[in-house]
Amino acid sequence: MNKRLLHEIRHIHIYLAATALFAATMGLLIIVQARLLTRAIDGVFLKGQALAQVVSLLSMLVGVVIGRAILIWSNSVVAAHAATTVKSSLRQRLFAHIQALGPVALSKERSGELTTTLVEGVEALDAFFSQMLPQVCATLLIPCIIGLVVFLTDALSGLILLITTPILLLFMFLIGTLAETHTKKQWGLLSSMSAHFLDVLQGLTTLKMFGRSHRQQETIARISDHFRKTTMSVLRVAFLSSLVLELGATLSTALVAVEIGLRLLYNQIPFSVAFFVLLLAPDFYLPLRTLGTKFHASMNSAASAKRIYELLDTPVASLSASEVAYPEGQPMPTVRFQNVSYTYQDQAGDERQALRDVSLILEQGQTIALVGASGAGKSTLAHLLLRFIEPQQGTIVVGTRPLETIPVQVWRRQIAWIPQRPYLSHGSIAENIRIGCTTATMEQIIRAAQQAHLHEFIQSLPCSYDTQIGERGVRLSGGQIQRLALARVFLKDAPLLILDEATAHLDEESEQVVLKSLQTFLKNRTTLIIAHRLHTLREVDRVVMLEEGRVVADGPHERLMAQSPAYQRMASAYQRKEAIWKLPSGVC
Ligand SMILES: Nc1ncnc2c1ncn2[C@@H]1O[C@H](COP(=O)(O)OP(=O)(O)OP(=O)(O)O)[C@@H](O)[C@H]1O
Repeated sequence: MNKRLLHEIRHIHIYLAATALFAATMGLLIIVQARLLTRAIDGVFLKGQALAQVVSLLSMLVGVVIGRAILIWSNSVVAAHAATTVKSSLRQRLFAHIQALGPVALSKERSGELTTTLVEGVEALDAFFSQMLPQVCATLLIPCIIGLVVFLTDALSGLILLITTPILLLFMFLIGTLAETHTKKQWGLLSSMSAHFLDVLQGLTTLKMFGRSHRQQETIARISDHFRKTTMSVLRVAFLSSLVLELGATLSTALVAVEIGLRLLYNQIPFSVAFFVLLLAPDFYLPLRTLGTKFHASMNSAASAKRIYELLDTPVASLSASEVAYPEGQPMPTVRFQNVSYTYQDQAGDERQALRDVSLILEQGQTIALVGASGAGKSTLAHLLLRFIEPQQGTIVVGTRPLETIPVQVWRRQIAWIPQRPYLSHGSIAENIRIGCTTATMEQIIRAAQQAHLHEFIQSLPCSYDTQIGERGVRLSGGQIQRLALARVFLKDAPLLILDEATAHLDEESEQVVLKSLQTFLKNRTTLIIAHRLHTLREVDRVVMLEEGRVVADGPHERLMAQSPAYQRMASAYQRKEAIWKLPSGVC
């Protein structure tokens, strides 16, 4: 069992203490029940007592049975509470850790596998905390209490119980080790199957277009079959374990019965003692047998716990920050990249240098376009500014202060970012715009939507700003999503903007109107635009061109066109690309 999982007990020690108390009481009630039954049967059959003489014993017996039922119910309620407490604490920690890791660190993970860990993985821990742990308590306490009483009543029978228990425990350990290997394999396959399903769902359009959906069906069928075989082997081990434990417990009980029977035959033991011990022997082995069943039920917990703690142990890039406050609500000072380098390490451990010795200046209030071929390092540079990653060499200086000395949350409040694919959350349009500023009033939201030229469209919707977006709500076009992301930026009112060609999905007419609002908004703000089109380059103050992670050109568009052959090549490539895109409308 995962040791880290046992550390979670610190969150539920009160529940665990209650479980232990219930188990001890249960042990005592079992003894009282056996004693009462022995006395009643001994009285009626051997001493010839009438029913009226044992009625008080029988009513006490009913009381004990009711008491045991109440204990079982209370135990399951407490166990369910304990499991819910641990699961919710783990979920919160996992979510906080994933947020701290950020998008770059998580890009190595498969989203489907991550979702399985977060949802089913945490849920799988339920069996450990609500079944296995209470059963461990019961197994530690009930056999000890019963064993002690049996030993004190009849030493020989007590000795048999003492000798047979370690043998049963040894069997359990051996089968448990075998089961663990199979269950880990099964869990790994389940996660990879989920990841594969999600990949297929996300890429369904592409797969259909290229006629590859059949191949995916075959792959899924192969993984499912593998999963079926592994599940069967897990079940085989579970059945084997039950068989061995049941057989072991039955043989041990039979051993006690034979030994007692023989001694009864030769009058070496009184009936009341023999019957009392015989009644207790099955109850002595019962917790051990149940532990075997619960152990298998909670095997998934161990497998999922391994993955959960792996995720929690993924180191978060240290974001050191001084206690010196950063002045908010001011224009962005000049930002300088000084000899910054960054190298990614993929899952196979291979290194990919994305930025090499980059030095560039984002002057206060300037609009700078960042250009370069795919893979040149543009997004990496934006991620460094957003502090999803930290420079491995060199520094970024804001005014006179190194960026790493500014608290990360404070710094991110200074930046508005529009990525290539803006995020839409489930909720209303108003809630989605409010992501830009959680305290914004409805008037501010409407003003931001007007600036982004989205207000008329929103008003045409059945529930206006309360219209739901997403699976059960309205679906937005690429251009409308970009305008919504722009509305968030207008609302956030940050002094530094990073736009990944924010108007790329708009038609020419809407683009012109949005650009007008944007131009007024960009005044006195520092803006970095990852540009994909030529006319953007003509309108910005400066263009910085990256090639294989190096700055190869930096200056106004006209100057670079005159002086930099690399930039000229790239500009004509952009021109050709735009001409091809415009072709259909020209043809019409
Ligand atoms: N998470 C990552 N793990 C490993 N390598 C990465 C990762 N992200 C980017 N890279 C690599 O770093 C290099 C720079 O990537 P980056 O995304 O910064 O380029 P880009 O200029 O933004 O490209 P594009 O225009 O296609 O988005 C590329 O070689 C890319 O393969």
